[in-house]
Amino acid sequence: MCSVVVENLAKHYEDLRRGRIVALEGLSFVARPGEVFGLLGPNGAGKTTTLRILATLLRPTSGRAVVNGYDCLTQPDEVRRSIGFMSVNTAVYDRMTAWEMVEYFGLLYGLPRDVLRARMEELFNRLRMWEIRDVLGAKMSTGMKQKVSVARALIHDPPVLIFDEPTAGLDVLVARALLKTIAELRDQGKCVIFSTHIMREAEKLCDRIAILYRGKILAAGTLPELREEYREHDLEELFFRLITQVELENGQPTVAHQESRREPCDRNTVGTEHDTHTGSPALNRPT
Ligand SMILES: Nc1ncnc2c1ncn2[C@@H]1O[C@H](COP(=O)(O)OP(=O)(O)OP(=O)(O)O)[C@@H](O)[C@H]1O
Repeated sequence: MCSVVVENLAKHYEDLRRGRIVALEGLSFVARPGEVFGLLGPNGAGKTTTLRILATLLRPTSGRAVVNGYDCLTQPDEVRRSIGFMSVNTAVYDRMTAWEMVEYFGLLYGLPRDVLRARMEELFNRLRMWEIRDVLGAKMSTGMKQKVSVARALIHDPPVLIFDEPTAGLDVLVARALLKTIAELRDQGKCVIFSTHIMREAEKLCDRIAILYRGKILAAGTLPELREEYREHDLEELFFRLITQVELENGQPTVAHQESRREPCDRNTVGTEHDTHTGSPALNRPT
């Protein structure tokens, strides 16, 4: 049984300045219960677009996405009840405490009071949130906010969890704790879709990885399968080889070329921003 089925998904944006942007082109994959499915790609690859379509926040231009048996276009309410979505932009309200925020979302999902109370206590225990129970959003550190966002995504105990670069901006300790929580959720049978541009995260956490670049999946499989297929042990080398090949085919300056003009970069990231989690600079955004 598959928790998430993506078939031939395409998404075009009409951008006033840049014209038509093809963000996704013929994307297909499936993800099952009890696995972390990783979307690994640099900035602009189409990760957020994919996850926002799965979360019913965006309509695809064509193709189909099914979550927990529900079609994202025609059954959006059922899809929303089936997922927990968390990204670095998930809002934490300044004037609510941690407890109030999680409770608020539980009520929005229609949980009865007694069920909600039990669920909140379980989550506050699991995520070690009791010490921030009465802290206002405005007074929270990034790590505290992240915990609230995770609790908010889990409050209705959904079978599918979608994490869009959840460790962005977190220090290494908070990021590790979050990855551990995600692994535990997977072990409990949740289907987790996880996007990242950090190689080490993908290697450590993901049961299967899809390498996404310019809206297309260049390769997908378990890490051992990818290593075997491309005869390359190092995920970063494998990643660069795939991307360089696409750029050569498109007649564009290769990523490797751009890289050679930069400072040596950390071997664990591909992206634009300075990554606070690994402290590593990364590559230029593809244009
Ligand atoms: N609302 C929008 N209007 C126009 N173009 C967009 C819009 N949202 C995304 N894009 C473009 O679509 C492409 C894919 O973007 P997307 O945000 O999905 O990638 P990503 O892999 O999540 O990257 P990042 O790591 O930077 O978030 C990029 O070229 C981006 O500029």
